[in-house]
Amino acid sequence: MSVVYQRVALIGLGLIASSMAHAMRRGGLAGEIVGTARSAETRDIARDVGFCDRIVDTAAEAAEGADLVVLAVPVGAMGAVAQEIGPVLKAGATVTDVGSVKGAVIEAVSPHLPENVHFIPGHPLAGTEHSGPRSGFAELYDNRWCILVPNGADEAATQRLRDLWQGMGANVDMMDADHHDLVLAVTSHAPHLIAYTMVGVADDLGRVTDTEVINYSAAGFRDFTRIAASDPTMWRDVFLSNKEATLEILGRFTEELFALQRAIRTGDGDHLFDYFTRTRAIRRGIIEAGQDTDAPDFGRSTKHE
Ligand SMILES: NC(=O)c1ccc[n+]([C@@H]2O[C@H](COP(=O)([O-])OP(=O)(O)OC[C@H]3O[C@@H](n4cnc5c(N)ncnc54)[C@H](O)[C@@H]3O)[C@@H](O)[C@H]2O)c1
Ligand SMILES: O=C(O)C(=O)C[C@]1(C(=O)O)C=C[C@@H](O)C=C1
Repeated sequence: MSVVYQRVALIGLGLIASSMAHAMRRGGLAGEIVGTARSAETRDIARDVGFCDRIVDTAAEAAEGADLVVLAVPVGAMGAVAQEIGPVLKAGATVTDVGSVKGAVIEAVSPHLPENVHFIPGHPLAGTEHSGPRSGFAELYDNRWCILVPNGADEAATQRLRDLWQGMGANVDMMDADHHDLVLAVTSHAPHLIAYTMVGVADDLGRVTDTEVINYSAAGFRDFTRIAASDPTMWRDVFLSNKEATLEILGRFTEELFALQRAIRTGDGDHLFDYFTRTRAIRRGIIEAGQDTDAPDFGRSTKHE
């Protein structure tokens, strides 16, 4: 793989940016990687881990002269970072972000960028419950999706960003911001809220001790606790900035939950069976599409039918 951008600036040095740096190095995709983070402590850790060629103190310093600037801070902080870097951006540079919400980020960032740069928002659909500069790894994006929201941006600039993500191992898809935010409300944002809630319920339940929750948590609940360990700042910002789509999905979720609750109360086994049959088919569709690399052998799970 050859160099896609001569100089890349990473603003925010957490899980997503550090994984990008590791993946860019693995693929030889960047001539130079310059990083910055808000706190001196994070910058020192990033220096220590060594995934950037240079660490500088401010976002403006990092962005100056960069061919690609990646905003990798919480969604609620994107506007302020854009305001800081706007005046120093090189003509023809590309600015992208990795925020989990697109509409709100575009609204917050666009007004601060000069017309002679390409703004191409993005979102890698990959992550873990860990955060910070020590949590990144080169394989994070392998075989995962990255959604770009070019919104009429220059085609050559969009293709170049696509090349970078593909070089980092990802598959790239394009969509508009509203659709992205609705899709992600279903596939990521509402599920996170449900996991946070379920873990909160277990924590509140006086009749079940903490030790019981720890000792007897079966695989499903363990997955919930992993998700519910995700960064509180990041997720506060996601819900506050994807309010409409998340509330729409949670409304539908509550209606379906009430229907299932009623089926349990009235002993309506057919309703439960039909519902679970439908949802099982969705899981199989994901596995058949090769999107779940952790999934157990699919053939084995059909044996008992
Ligand atoms: N973690 C995930 O699973 C995941 C997946 C895809 C996209 N994202 C998105 O990527 C972005 C970064 O997430 P992450 O998981 O790398 O987070 P992280 O917590 O690991 O890192 C965030 C970085 O932003 C900096 N930061 C925090 N608040 C700031 C502020 N107010 N101003 C400037 N800098 C600030 C932190 O110091 C840190 O360097 C977020 O927008 C998130 O929505 C996260
Ligand atoms: O695997 C995880 O820990 C994640 O939650 C990653 C995950 C998701 O799939 O929901 C979380 C937020 C994102 O914006 C993208 C990916």
